[in-house]
Amino acid sequence: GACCSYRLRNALHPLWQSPLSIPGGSRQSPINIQWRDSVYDPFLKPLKISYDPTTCLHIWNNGYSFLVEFDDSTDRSIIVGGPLENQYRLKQFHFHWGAINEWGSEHTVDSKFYPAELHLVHWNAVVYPSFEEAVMEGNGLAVIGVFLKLGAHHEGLQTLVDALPAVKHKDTVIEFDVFDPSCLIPSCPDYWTYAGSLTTPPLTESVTWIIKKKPIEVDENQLEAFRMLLFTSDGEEEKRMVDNFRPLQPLMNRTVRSSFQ
Ligand SMILES: Cc1ccnc(S(N)(=O)=O)n1
Ligand SMILES: [Zn+2]
Repeated sequence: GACCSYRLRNALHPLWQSPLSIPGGSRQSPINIQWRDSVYDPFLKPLKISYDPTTCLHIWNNGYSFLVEFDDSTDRSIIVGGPLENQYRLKQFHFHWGAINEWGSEHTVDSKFYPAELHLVHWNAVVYPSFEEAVMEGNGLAVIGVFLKLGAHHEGLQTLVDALPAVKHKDTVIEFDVFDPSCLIPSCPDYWTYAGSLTTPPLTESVTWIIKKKPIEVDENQLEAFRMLLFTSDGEEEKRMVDNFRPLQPLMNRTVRSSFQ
């Protein structure tokens, strides 16, 4: 019944040391996107992406994933349009992946997992004075999700992969001063969008998710490079950084809209 599923969902998950879902949460992420249940919305605009590659700052291992962070003190790297009422500033991007190619993404499409998923995190600097405040507001964040599938070598990703050995351990950082993350976003304009949450703490229900329909292709060596990262700090017993994805959350009273028919 509902009560036991609630208890089940609220079990402590080792990786996140926090409830699997926010008690009373009604818009948690990730979710399964059932293609045939998504509703085409003709009023959805194309998503406009304009990133300035020189806003790139560094790559670091935060003990959950590796993040590439950007200078978000101006509007030089922004997205606008799509389901968004305002423009949103790029703050960072990171990935989630599995120990093997059978799983790793956070969202699923018709219950299919991809081996990895990219998240580009943006915040509403038009309405809120800081990222930290935007994180607490229903329209504070916009995250673009891009699925990674096993296939051809990805040239743009390789520049990132080449830097990963330098951030093998938790809390290590390397300067990374020019990178244009739009090379990681498929040119196909089609996306799904729904109201959700962050998938790692603080799990706040502040994210407009924009999930690209088309995956990007990466090769086995590139996925393996993600898996050689560690959750642990230098000197601790090594724990490989794999399976850093949150379990699926209930759709509750939400509709996933599509920008395509
Ligand atoms: C910035 C941030 C924090 C936590 N979780 C996420 S995520 N995985 O929902 O994109 N992003
Ligand atoms: Zn994420």
